[in-house]
Formats: sequence, C-alpha cells, structure tokens
Amino acid sequence: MLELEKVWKSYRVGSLGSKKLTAVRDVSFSIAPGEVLSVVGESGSGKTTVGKMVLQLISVSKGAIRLDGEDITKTGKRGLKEYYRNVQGVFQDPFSSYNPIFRADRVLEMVKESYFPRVKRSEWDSKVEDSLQSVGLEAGAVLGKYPHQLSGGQLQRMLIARALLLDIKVLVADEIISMLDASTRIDVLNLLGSLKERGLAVLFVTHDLSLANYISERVIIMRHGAIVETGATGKVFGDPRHPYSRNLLASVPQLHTKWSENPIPVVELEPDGDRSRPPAPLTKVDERHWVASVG
Ligand SMILES: Nc1ncnc2c1ncn2[C@@H]1O[C@H](COP(=O)(O)OP(=O)(O)OP(=O)(O)O)[C@@H](O)[C@H]1O
Repeated sequence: MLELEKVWKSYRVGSLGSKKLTAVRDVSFSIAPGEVLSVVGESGSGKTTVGKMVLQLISVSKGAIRLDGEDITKTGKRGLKEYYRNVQGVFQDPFSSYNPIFRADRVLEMVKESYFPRVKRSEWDSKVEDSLQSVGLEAGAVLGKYPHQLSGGQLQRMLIARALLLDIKVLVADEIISMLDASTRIDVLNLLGSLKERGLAVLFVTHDLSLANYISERVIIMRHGAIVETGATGKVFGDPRHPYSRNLLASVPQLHTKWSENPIPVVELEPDGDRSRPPAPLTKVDERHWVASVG
C-alpha cells in the first residue's frame, strides 16, 4: 500500500530563487494493490509534481510518503534503491527515457546490473523474454534494436517491461499515452488494466478525463496544487460537486459535438489565490466521495 500524508512541495522561483511557488498543497491519498488511481486537473495543478515526489525524483517539502508503512522521504540511499525495486515510473515521452546511441534493450540490461548482477545470463534472458511477453512484445522484434527503429508504443511497453522485471508493486504512469496514436493508446491502457488485475497499483497522471474514467477505480481532481474533489470515479465524474470539477467535465468535447454548431463556453474561474495557505478541507458528500468546501 502506498500512502501520501499531508504532502507539500514548494519550488524556489524568480531571480536567484527569491520567491516560493507552492506546487502541491497538503495532498493525502493512498493506493491499494490492484487499484488504479487517476490524478487529473488543469496544466500546472501539480499532478506531475505529485508523481515525481512519489518517485523521489524531487524531495517533499513537508509530509510523508509511505510504502507498506515505511516513510521513504526519510530513507537513505540504500533504502531508496530498495524502494525502486517496488516503485517505478513511466513518462510521457518514451524517447526521452532512451539514449539514442545505445540499443533500446540497454534499459533492461541496466536493471540486471543494478539489481540482479549474480543472475545467470540464460536465466536473465528468459526473465526478459517473459516480461516482454507480458507487455505484448515479442523479444525477437525488439531486442537489439535502436530506439529510432521502434515505435513509441513499443518503447513505452519496453519501459513497462523494465518495471515488471523488478516485480514492482506501484507504477507511476505520467501521461504515458498522450504521445501515442488512438489505437496504440487503447492497447497500452488495456495493458495497464491487465496489470492491475495481477495486483499492480497504478498512479495514473493524466489531463484526459475520458482515459481516467476508462481505467481507474478512484480519481483525484487537483487545482492550484490541492485536491478539490476525490472519490470513486463513477461518483466524481457522474455527480461532480465542486464548481471546478463541473467546469472541467463540461469542457470535454464529445465525439459528436461540433465547434461550428455548439461551441463549448470557456468558464472563468476565480484567480489562483494564496497557494501558501492550507487548502479547503475535504468533506464527505456521499459514500466514497469527498469535495473541498468552496470559500
Ligand atoms: N522545477 C520547477 N521549478 C519551479 N516551478 C516548477 C518546477 N516544476 C514545476 N513547477 C511549477 O509547479 C506547478 C505545478 O507543476 P506540475 O508540472 O506539477 O503541474 P501539472 O499539473 O503536472 O501540469 P501539466 O499538466 O502541464 O504537466 C506549476 O506552476 C509549475 O510551473
């Protein structure tokens, strides 16, 4: 079980870091094995910052992140290496995770070097083959190829296979399909669906509400670094209570909506406000449905 408790993140911004920008405010949630939790919200709402903190690519300013009860924000280098055995991330641009001058499967070899140096070559090769197979890749079709010889979908799958080689418990998937075409997208999404059935917990960061609805059991809607609404996906998307959530959902063009016939109005929301203050508390409005009070 992965838990975030009252997590805050501030960045130093401005000339010589003279100002502070609070990117994430008092965020708490948990993800159980076999569950997909989506984090949605407008650009700049803090989604990626949450994912990066879970992956400890950046430190937290305040709060705790626990995996099976252990706070990883306080763990040392060795503890972190152990943590990465269990928690891995895949990001938006698969090409940026590969070095173009090396063969793509180097990302898999690096897992062996770091975590399984004593495993025999033949045993490792069959482990690699199994993990590639579980993400729908044929070893013969991808091994030995350079990144530019593979498609975005294949590269993204190979990164998921790398995570699976470690037999991880939690996958942070940050906009992992936004650079893929429609049919490859659904392919990778369905893959996530089958992985969750095998017990993987997924933190699915996306700005695409329909994808969040498709894949996740629970959803968090973020704005200005804080959670404004959260709960079971059906409740939040079916009966959004916060004005921001309503606007967000109303802004999604449907397949048969045409701009020329019925342009979706842009709704003006209140300005950013003071990000350094604690956000409005969440109140339970229904079973598995919480909403921040509107001030
Ligand atoms: N390294 C950084 N230094 C300073 N400010 C940052 C840094 N990274 C992010 N921010 C700021 O923190 C806020 C949250 O950014 P974040 O990337 O988490 O948002 P997001 O919801 O993921 O947005 P997007 O959907 O556009 O990726 C933004 O105002 C952003 O400008």
